[in-house]
Amino acid sequence: MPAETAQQRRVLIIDDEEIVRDSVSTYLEDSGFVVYQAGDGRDGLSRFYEVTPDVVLLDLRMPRMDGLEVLAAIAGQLDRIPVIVVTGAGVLQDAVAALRLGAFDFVTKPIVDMAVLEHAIRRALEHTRLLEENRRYQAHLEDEIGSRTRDLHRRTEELLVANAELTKEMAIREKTAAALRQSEARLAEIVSIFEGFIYTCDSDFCLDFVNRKLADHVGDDVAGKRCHVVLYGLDQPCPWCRHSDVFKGQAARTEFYNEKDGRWYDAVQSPMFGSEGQVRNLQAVVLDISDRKATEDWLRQRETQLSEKNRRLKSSMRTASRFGHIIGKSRPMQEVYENILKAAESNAHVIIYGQSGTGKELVAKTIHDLSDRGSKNFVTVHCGAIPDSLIESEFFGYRKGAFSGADQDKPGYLDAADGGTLFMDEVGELNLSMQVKLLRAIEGGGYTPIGSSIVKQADIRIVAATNRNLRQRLESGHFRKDFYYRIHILPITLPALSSRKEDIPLLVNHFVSDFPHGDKLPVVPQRIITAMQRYDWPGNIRELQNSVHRYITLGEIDFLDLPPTTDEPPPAIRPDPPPGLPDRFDQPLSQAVSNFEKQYIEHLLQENHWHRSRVAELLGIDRRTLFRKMKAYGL
Ligand SMILES: Nc1ncnc2c1ncn2[C@@H]1O[C@H](COP(=O)(O)OP(=O)(O)OP(=O)(O)O)[C@@H](O)[C@H]1O
Repeated sequence: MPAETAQQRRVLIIDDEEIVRDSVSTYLEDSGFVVYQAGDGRDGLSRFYEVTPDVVLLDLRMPRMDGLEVLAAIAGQLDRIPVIVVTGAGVLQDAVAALRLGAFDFVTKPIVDMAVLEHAIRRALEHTRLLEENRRYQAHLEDEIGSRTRDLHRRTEELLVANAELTKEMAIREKTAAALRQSEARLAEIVSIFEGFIYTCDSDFCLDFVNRKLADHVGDDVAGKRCHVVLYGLDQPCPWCRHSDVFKGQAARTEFYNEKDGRWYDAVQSPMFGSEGQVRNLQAVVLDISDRKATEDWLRQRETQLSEKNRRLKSSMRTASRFGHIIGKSRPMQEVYENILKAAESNAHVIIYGQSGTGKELVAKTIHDLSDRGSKNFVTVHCGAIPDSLIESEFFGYRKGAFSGADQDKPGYLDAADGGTLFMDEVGELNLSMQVKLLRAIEGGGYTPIGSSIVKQADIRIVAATNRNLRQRLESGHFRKDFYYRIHILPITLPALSSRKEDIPLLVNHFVSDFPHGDKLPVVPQRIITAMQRYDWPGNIRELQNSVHRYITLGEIDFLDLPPTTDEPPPAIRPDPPPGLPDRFDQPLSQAVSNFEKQYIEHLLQENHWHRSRVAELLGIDRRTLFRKMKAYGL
């Protein structure tokens, strides 16, 4: 294989004439070519694939495989490896056939002028170079076009996406703008048909907008004029105007009377903010509320009239000598009646002070009956009679299973008194922990039945009563200050019977006529009444009531100091204790024991001027037990 350099061109000569091959080879090698040879078509073909020449000189007439066959075999390579057919001058049609098959050129044998051949070779090489260059350029061009086309596609894609986004956004904007236009139109319509006045003004009170209604009122030409001048005929800003608050960013509402037209208005002034959050303008919406005001005035007057009427009605229960079931015409009782009326009209808690038997419960019930709560429950609690261990369950109730024996839910006093009145007799006896819980309940914090986790609420009015000095209980720490001040809102003090003895005849008559068939009984003699008026009645009206009942049933009274009389037989006076045995032996033992117990307790109470602590001590029982028994026996 000949040695070659990178710049050297390679020529393959396929020719069966050795002499031609050698002479051409010699010439071409001298001209700088590298030459390869093959003696027939078949060898030539294999050399072709072996050396991949730059140009082929191909004889057409050769043994084994002629030049046309070789051309046909390498037809696919002819655009890169040009073939110059070397043929005899007599077979030019072969040369034409070879050119048709893709040969680049032909030279005729014998080759007379090697320079012609070299020229043909160099032309072929130049042609191939140009072709190659062209191919490369084309490839580069295609690459370029491809990349630009891809670029273009990408940008087109991007544009399409951007376009779609834009279209979407435009559609949204269009929709928003349409909605805005619609709501603006609606707002404008509302503003135009709004019955009140709407205007806006700047920080110098200069108007820049008024609605139709206001324009009809003050004229169209108001822009730049001061609102207080145009609207209200004032030189100075209106006294009710909250202009400075509004320009600090706060809305304000005011009702005012306009002297100019003699009407009442309700004005809502609010700030209108600029794009940077600063208050730009004041907007005022002003409604004529004169009709509403007139109605309110009418209602207020009517309420006053009604409450006056109500008061008169309630007072009509009151005669010179009684107030409902309460008997008495004395001065102190007149004051009590006034206080009862006041308490009935209010919803505040009440505390009634008075000695035992002065009628505290009766007064409490009267207040309840006359109050708005009259149709609801009046629940009486004798605070002194409830053992501490039961007090919470009694007040708040309990759930089934809360403790042994709680076999069903039980409501407490608060449940029963919801909407009505809770009368707390002997409130001074209430323990401190219960005071706290009750205070919470009446202040809206609710209460929880034992065994439950649900906090309940009850709307309760407390009317408390006591015959003890609550201030002393406060100082000794037995009564909580907060609870005291909560219930000590409307205090009522009931006079002792000894301080209103002029009421005794009325009371006696009342108790007689209240007795079964009392209207058929003879009038109580004056001397007994006089005697009764001399007595001090430490047990107060309860004691008087019991004495009258005993007088009616037994024909005797049981207090000392009865003056002698001539015109009437004196009633049997029985200062002695009751006999040890009853005068009847026809009743069951339990009844007889009860009767005895009642008489025994009553006697001790009378003897000790109804001092219950002392009586409890004498009986060897605690105060609570005594209270319970007195209640049970109606003492
Ligand atoms: N002014 C009165 N008119 C008619 N009855 C009265 C009057 N005051 C009291 N009573 C009667 O006297 C009895 C005792 O009254 P009440 O129970 O209201 O007294 P109290 O002050 O609550 O007694 P205590 O402090 O012992 O509970 C009741 O039967 C009551 O009806």
